[in-house]
Amino acid sequence: TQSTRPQRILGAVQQNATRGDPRSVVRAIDQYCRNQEWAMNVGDEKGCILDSVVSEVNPATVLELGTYCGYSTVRIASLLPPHAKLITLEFNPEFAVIARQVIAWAGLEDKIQLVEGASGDLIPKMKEQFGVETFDLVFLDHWKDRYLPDTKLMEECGLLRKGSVLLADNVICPGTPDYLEFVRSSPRYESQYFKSHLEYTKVEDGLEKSVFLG
Ligand SMILES: O=C(NCc1cccc(CNc2ccc3[nH]ncc3c2)c1)c1cc(-c2ccc(F)cc2)cc(O)c1O
Ligand SMILES: [Mg+2]
Repeated sequence: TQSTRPQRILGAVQQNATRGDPRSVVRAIDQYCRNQEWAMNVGDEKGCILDSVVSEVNPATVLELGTYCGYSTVRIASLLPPHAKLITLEFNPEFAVIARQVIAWAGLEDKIQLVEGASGDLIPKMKEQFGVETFDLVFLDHWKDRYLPDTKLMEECGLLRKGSVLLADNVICPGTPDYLEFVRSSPRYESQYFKSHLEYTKVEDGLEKSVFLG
């Protein structure tokens, strides 16, 4: 029977990465997706920008919206201080099955909690069900039309504090025009665009970093 792209990505990790070495997992996925078949990981170029923001924020609590195969999950978690926690939400069960195995291969199960479901349903449950106060960093990489409603929902649920950082992938390609307009025009956010390229291509894309001002 035919394998799926996420299954082939997992295979590349198991063949080329060292168990317990998160950076080798990241490298194996990038090499596979650059040389064999494209996939919607944030990738190596935007990944370096992600790394610099994670290192600057040095977050104790991270929320990732959109796990896919766990590439950015592993990339972020590999930079977190001890005892820091990352919660990642994935709607697609097939992606979740693969991501759990990629996270395990990286040896990062203790830092990462993968929750299956839709952001709109899970965000209101964050405090009671997952014992979260506020998030220091949110990485948005799920359905692009959910970035804005979920940001408003996080505000309403009191999950953002003065200084919380939102980092959004794909603000140019595929694009998140309503989200971009909102965070760039709202007095409650200080936004900055990091110009880059769509993963593994020469097409323009970028990350938008937005600090919640409270
Ligand atoms: O669309 C994208 N990613 C999101 C996505 C996509 C599919 C499925 C899911 C299912 N996961 C999911 C859904 C809803 C959810 N709610 N809460 C959690 C949660 C999780 C998520 C994307 C596309 C391109 C792209 C494609 C083609 C092209 F030509 C150029 C660019 C590049 C990217 O970097 C991208 O990130
Ligand atoms: Mg993306």
